[in-house]
Amino acid sequence: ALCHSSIAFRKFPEGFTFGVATAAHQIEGAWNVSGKSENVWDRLSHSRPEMIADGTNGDIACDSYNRYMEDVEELTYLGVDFYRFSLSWARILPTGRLDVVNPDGIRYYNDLLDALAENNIEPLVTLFHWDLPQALQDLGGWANPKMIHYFRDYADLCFKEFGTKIKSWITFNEPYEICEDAYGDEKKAPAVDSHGVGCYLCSDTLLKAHAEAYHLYNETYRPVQNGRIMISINSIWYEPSDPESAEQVALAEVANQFKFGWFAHPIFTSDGGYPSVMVDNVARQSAAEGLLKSRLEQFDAYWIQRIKGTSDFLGINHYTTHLITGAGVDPIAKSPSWLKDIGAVTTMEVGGDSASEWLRVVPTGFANLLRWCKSSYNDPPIYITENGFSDYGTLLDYGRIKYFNDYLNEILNVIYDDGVKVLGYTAWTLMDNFEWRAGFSERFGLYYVNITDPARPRKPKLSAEYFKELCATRELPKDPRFFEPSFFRT
Ligand SMILES: O=S(=O)(O)CCCN1CCN(CCO[C@@H]2O[C@H](CO)[C@@H](O)[C@H](O)[C@H]2O)CC1
Repeated sequence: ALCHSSIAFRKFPEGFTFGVATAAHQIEGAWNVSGKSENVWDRLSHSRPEMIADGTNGDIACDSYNRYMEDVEELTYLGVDFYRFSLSWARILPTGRLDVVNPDGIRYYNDLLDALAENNIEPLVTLFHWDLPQALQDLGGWANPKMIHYFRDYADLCFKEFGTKIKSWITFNEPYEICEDAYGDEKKAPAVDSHGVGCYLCSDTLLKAHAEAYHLYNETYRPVQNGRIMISINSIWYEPSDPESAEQVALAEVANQFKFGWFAHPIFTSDGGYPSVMVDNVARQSAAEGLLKSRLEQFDAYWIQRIKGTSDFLGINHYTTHLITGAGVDPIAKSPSWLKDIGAVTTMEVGGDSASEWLRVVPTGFANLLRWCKSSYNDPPIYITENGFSDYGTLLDYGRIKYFNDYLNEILNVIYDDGVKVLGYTAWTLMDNFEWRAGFSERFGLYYVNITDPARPRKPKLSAEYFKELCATRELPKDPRFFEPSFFRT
């Protein structure tokens, strides 16, 4: 018991698994090759190149469509238990609908899955990681309830085609980023920016689509394939800037319900449905805007029941913590908007730096988020399906190693001190890749990718060696070579 309690010797529990993650549009390239159709990120980066910080795009990215064997070699070198990647809907179903199946798409993913199996690496596959076929966006995308059927059909095809090789599925990566950033703002493709309205149309459709895919798997495929299916929800964790302020403590809870509870409450609570504070705030705000109907209505009894319990695990993506400074309308909030509906002012002035403005280094926020999830969602089994750090591409990435070390240490704390059931950890990301609107200007990889070389060579950073040792020993590496020599430290 003693060795468990002293942090220096804590091991990750037996059965705890380690992996790394990527996503199709960020690594594959081959954007218009062998039958793949255009997706919303192809369209945005080609039609509005100024929307991408460095003018890059996903046309080639890491060229993993052609170089996936190099990726598998790196995964084998790291010694990961699993590899999380996503399927490109537009590569498999070019029209988005279940009419034309692209055989090359099926072939590509079967080749990748076979290479992973040969190297004893478990696939953890995300069905949707933001790269919607443009043909479906032309029909309204996630604001169109017909997407419930289109997504279910897409999931059905994937379960049927790949379900003997894939035993762990994730339906959606980060519903908040899909609905608020892409339909309530223009931070993500398709940049519809229907602020305060489109975001909620999207969440209605997305949660229903998720539930239908879950029930399909649970009833039709799980009995035969015996796999697991879940959803990955992202949390920017909100904390009061003054923990003594009762108002800020209350507003932080509201913000966490709007950010994480928006999608977690309908699935992981016994009541189900959107968090009541969300429904109430948007109703009050809508009335103040003179609307006859609220912009966000609670699901009816059928859908509350249909969506509840539709995930075998709670998948959490977490990078950072922001602070609540008080009540009111955030100066950057559009009107109407999700942010204005919260009624709180936030700041990012907290913790350590990264290369991403939104990513502040606040390890203790991770522990607070995990304890909050334990108490808010009936002590669910949890996988961390993303966690990572951005810099500008240095090979001696001491900042990334320190981030991993401190955030992993918080996982050990909540496992041993609070009994949080964290079952696995996924580092974002295997290699530098297309970081959405930041392009390649912000880099998250364990491997460096030289995008000026057509061969897209990968080179291990120091953090790759750190992660390799973590996977081998299942405890936090102690070797001083991983930590910045003190004379560097400012
Ligand atoms: O306001 S801006 O538009 O100027 C910048 C906002 C950028 N967002 C912030 C939130 N982040 C959530 C985590 O996003 C995840 O983490 C990784 C790193 O971002 C991504 O590469 C993964 O694809 C994604 O799953 C996604 C990127």
